[in-house]
Amino acid sequence: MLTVTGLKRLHISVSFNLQDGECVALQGPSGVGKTLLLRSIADLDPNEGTVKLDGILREAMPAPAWRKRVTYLAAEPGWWSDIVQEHFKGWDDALPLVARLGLPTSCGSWSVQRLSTGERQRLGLVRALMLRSRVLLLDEPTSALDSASAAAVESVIAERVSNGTSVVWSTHDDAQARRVGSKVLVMSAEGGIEEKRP
Ligand SMILES: Nc1ncnc2c1ncn2[C@@H]1O[C@H](COP(=O)(O)OP(=O)(O)OP(=O)(O)O)[C@@H](O)[C@H]1O
Repeated sequence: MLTVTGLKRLHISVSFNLQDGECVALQGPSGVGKTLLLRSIADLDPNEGTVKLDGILREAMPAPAWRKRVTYLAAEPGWWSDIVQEHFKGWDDALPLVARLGLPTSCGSWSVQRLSTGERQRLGLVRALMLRSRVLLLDEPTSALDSASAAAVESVIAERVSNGTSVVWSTHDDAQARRVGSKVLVMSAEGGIEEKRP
C-alpha cells in the first residue's frame, strides 16, 4: 500500500492511501496541481510530508530505487538517445507491449525525432511498464491518442492493476476517469483532493 500523509508542495496539501491493485483517477482543472502532486509522490521535486510504500519511508532508499517502485510517467516523456531501442534495457522483451499498443515492432530502430506525439506517448508508457513498478503515476497517458490506442492503453493498465499494480491516473476525460478509476479524486484550487460523488 502507498501511504501519502501531509504531502506539501507549493499550494498543494494532500493525504491519501492507495491499496495494492487499486486504480484511482485524478481530476481537476488545468493548472490546479495534478502534475505537481504526481511528481512530488515520485520525489522528483522538493516536497514535504510522509510517503511510504508498504510502511517503508521513501527516505529509506536511494531516490532512483524509489522511482523504480513508484514511477511517474509524464504526458510527454523525455528521451536521451537518438534511437528508440536505446531507451530500453531489453528491447525484445518490450515487443509484445509495443505490438499491443498498436506500434510496429520495427520502430525500435527508428530515430526518436521522427516519432509522432502519440507514438512517443505509447513508447514512454512501454518504457515505464518494463520497470514493473509497484505504483504507476500516469499523467494524462492518453492525451495524444486516438480512441483505439487509448482503449489499448486502458486495457494494458487494467491488466497490471488486476495483477496488483497500484495506479494514479490523471485525466481530463470524465468518462475515462469513471472507466479506469475505482474512485475519482478531484483536486481543488486550494490544493486539496476530495472524492467525487457520482
Ligand atoms: N516549479 C514551480 N514553481 C512555481 N509554480 C509552479 C512550478 N511548477 C508548476 N507550477 C505551477 O503550479 C500550477 C500547477 O501546475 P500543474 O502542472 O501541476 O497543473 P496540472 O493540474 O497538472 O495542469 P494540466 O491539467 O494543465 O496538466 C501551475 O499554475 C504551474 O504554473
